[in-house]
Amino acid sequence: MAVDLTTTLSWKSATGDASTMLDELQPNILKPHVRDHLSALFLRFTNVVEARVFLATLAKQQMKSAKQHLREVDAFKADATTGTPYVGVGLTASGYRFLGVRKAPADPSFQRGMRAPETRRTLTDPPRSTFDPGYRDELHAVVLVGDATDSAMTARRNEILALLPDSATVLTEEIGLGRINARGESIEHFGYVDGRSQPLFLGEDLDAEKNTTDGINVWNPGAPLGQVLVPDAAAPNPAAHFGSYFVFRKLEQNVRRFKQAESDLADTLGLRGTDRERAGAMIIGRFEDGTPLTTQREDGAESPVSNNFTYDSDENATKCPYQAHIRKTNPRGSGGVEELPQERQHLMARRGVPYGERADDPNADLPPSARPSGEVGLLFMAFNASLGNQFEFTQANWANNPAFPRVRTVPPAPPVVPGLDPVIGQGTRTPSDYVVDWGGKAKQTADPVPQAVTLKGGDYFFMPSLAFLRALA
Ligand code: HEM
Ligand SMILES: [Mn+2]
Repeated sequence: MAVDLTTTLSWKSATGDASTMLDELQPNILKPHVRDHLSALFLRFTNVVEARVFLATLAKQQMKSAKQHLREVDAFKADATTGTPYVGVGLTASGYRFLGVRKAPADPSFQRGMRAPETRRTLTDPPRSTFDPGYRDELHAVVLVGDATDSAMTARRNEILALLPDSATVLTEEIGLGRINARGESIEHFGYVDGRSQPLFLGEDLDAEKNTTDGINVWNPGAPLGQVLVPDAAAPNPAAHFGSYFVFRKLEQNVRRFKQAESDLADTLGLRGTDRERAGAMIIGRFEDGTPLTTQREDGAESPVSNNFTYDSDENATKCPYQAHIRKTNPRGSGGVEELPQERQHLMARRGVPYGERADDPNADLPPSARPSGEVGLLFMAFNASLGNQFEFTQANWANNPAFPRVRTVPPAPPVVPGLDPVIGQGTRTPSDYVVDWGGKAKQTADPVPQAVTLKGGDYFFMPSLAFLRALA
């Protein structure tokens, strides 16, 4: 039976093509793989035969399937048996051309690539000349190696480097390093819980969300397989062999500038005492501990933090501003432009991990001057079925678009222009409105939050099926 892409999949009872799909799919797509220690190796080949042998050997000797990953997660839950490292492989469009593969993935954004002038214009990206040196030349492939410990990750990384032929060059390597807060939840460098809200593709994960967290009756995170999987046209059997488009963006975070902006916004609004924490929450849409601002005036939500919310009871943004990062990037039905089913299709599977080390505790009460101003950030990674309708749409039509969400006003009331996403918006920033008291009426206009996230490199990849990789040599 054909893989049903229109709904979620219960992997334990999968049969036929769906079962084959899981045997031949790379891990970390349908469900996040632990990657608190990550190496991302960016490669350029010069010898077609050696490149093909290298990729096929990786698939045969170093890579596990999505199904094996899911089994390992169960074994870990049952008796703490540790799993094996994640090894993922992606190819750029120029990588496909170099390898001489016919029927390369057809997504037009993928074919153009992240470095094309048209893509740069769409995303308002900075020029490539400002990127880290390793990203200025054309890339062919990425190899991701991830695990829970540095030793396991590094050992596997070294095995893979030993397989690399001399005809291939590592143009650059990024090292991801997961961080956690006092409650053990993953955070990014500004100090906020990250990775909580995700589309869920597996029936088992949706059941767990329903039965063991705050539920799914208000916001249902379930998403159809077709939102992340695409048939691997170049594989032996595209009906059962699938892959996914992978976005990689190295986003440097100027933590000092961001923390200063939080403090300046609190001053502008006259926030005092613990209520000053609400300034940052109005930028992100959640407090540092993950508490959604639309549901609570202060932090302190349970762990795992809630995700079962929408903005339905916050139509006028008197709790969470329209421009808050999570409201811009997932309006949960309140975007005002599309119906919910269409609006939901823009969501992608985020798989990022922070990078860079620092001495200060991101959640400590310290002056901005004690914060790093560079060298730390987020290795933003996400899986998509359509780059144009997911990653690019989110960045361009939502985050960079000052008029999103579309807010209906009745004349003579002036039009509402929410402004750019204060975290990731690229483009000219204009002032935004913020409510002074949580749930109150009075709003105040504040200077734009300065841009504290800068793109330093990245590319679009396709992560093909294992069957495709094995067949390369
Ligand atoms: C350094 C850059 C970034 C930082 C610091 C950041 C931070 C965060 C935080 C703290 C959350 C809340 C945690 C959660 O709900 O899971 C979040 C959620 C999210 N972010 Fe980002 N993010 C960054 C880049 C991006 C980019 C580049 C995109 C897409 C273009 C993006 C899209 C999203 C989405 C879709 C959500 C989930 C919103 C929801 O479902 O409610 N983020 N981000
Ligand atoms: Mn704080």
